[in-house]
Amino acid sequence: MTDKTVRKGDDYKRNFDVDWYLKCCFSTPLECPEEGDTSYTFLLDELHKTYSSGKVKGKRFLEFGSGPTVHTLFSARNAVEEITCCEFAECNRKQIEKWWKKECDAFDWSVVLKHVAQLEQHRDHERIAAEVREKLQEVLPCDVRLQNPLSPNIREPYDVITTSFTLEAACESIDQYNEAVANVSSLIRQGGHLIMFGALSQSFYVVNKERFFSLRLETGDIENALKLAGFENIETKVCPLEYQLDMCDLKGIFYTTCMKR
Ligand SMILES: C[S@@+](CC[C@H](N)C(=O)[O-])C[C@H]1O[C@@H](n2cnc3c(N)ncnc32)[C@H](O)[C@@H]1O
Repeated sequence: MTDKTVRKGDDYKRNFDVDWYLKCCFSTPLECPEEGDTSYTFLLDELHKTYSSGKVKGKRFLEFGSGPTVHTLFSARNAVEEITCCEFAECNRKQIEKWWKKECDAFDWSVVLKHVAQLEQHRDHERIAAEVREKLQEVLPCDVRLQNPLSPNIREPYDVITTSFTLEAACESIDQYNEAVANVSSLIRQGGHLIMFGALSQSFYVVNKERFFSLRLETGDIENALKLAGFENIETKVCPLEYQLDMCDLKGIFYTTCMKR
């Protein structure tokens, strides 16, 4: 299937098949039998629990490294007033803008929206999308390797940030990972919250025959980076998972919430 080239860094701007990724991860399992939906239902359920606890809320919300996705915004909209997305690759930012502007070839998020509507005990999944579109303010470029990852833009600190499957894709060593977590931390106000989730113990994943690098992380690496970056009340849940070896080699998904001191 894949050749041996391992994609990373600027390859996200050229070799990341956005349509394949969205269809595979966020449509029904039938459309992409290699994937299935276990990881995303776990994450959507955890996000719903976190925001309905009332402990994580604020005015300004940032989704960091959104890729072409908006699923983390659905439950967040109940807890925040203004939503910003930022993403490294322009092709991914364009996908989000398409969805925001309701363009006809935008990805259809209804499978995920229906799951969130069910969690909220109503049937109006369209209303969730409309509320997110209303609160979305801007889609910015970002690079987590920079001290100000939103550079050249400068923004007031955020109250809540989520980031998923991004830092392990962007960093090639634990030192770089620690720096990246500190860079994201610099965007959060004191007392604000970070919700971070991603792949455990994964060294690669495949997007339409292209093999992408992933930094092997264990929960200890993640929690250590968060402590070094000034977070406390760190709570981690793990969903053990194993996919086919030729698609990726992850051993589970972590879901971590924490507060900036
Ligand atoms: C596996 S995708 C995750 C996308 C999305 N957050 C999700 O959960 O589906 C990895 C993301 O990392 C982003 N990325 C790669 N290098 C980056 C960097 N230096 N700074 C910020 N993001 C980066 C890619 O553009 C891509 O959107």
